[in-house]
Amino acid sequence: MTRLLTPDELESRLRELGAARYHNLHPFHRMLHSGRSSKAQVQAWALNRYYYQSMIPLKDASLIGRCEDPVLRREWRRRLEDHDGTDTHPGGIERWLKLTDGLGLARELVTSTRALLPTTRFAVQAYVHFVRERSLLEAVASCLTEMFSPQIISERMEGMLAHYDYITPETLSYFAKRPPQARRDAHFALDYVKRHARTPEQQQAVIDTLTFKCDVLWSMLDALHHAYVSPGLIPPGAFVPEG
Ligand SMILES: O=C(O)c1cc(C(=O)O)c2c(n1)C(=O)C(=O)c1cc(C(=O)O)[nH]c1-2
Repeated sequence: MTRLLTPDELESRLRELGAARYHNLHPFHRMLHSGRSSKAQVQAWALNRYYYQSMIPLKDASLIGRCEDPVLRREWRRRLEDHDGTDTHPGGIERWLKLTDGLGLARELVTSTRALLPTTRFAVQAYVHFVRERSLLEAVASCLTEMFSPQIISERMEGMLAHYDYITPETLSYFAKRPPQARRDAHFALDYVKRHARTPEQQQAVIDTLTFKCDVLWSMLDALHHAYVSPGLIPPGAFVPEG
């Protein structure tokens, strides 16, 4: 059996895992960020990622729904506002739609989710079910990919603004707001798992959770690559670019 790690050793293991498996390493992202994607590929990415964005509040609400600690509930509640917005502030989902609008995708096509790749739907639903069904520790740990997202978001904004003339700061407004929220959320979750994973089994569960979550994100990009880059096999019913 593996020994109990110190909290800092656990953090190092998580960071090593992210360095090896986070979706910044995926060839589809490398294309997207370096200006090598066609507009059709950018559209397919934004349309599919919309589903991830739209389901995040459901997984966050399910975590709140079974959490007995009011401090954790209050912390987590902010995430719902970040994505859903308030009466006076639009949330992240609304800002994601500025991206799909800017790419010329009809709102109904995006929000109906009828043109998703099947793998996008399966991967995102696997994430939602994981958070519903696993322990609270694993549910919290499943957002730890956010430790690595500020870096990829800044690479993405810089790359997309530099390389695609149809991308503007307005269409990328989702990403401008996200890094400070991600840093706050990741910091909270990392501190939580370092304090609450107190046995080797619990620490292994946290590590396995981060692996699972990296796999969710990776498989979404694999599906995009397979359908829209190579070999270019678009599943029946999925988004077909115009022209
Ligand atoms: O653009 C990205 O690469 C990226 C990655 C991730 C992530 O690592 O899960 C999230 C987001 N963005 C994001 O925008 C977001 O709202 C978000 C919420 C969560 C989560 O697991 O609760 N991850 C992510």
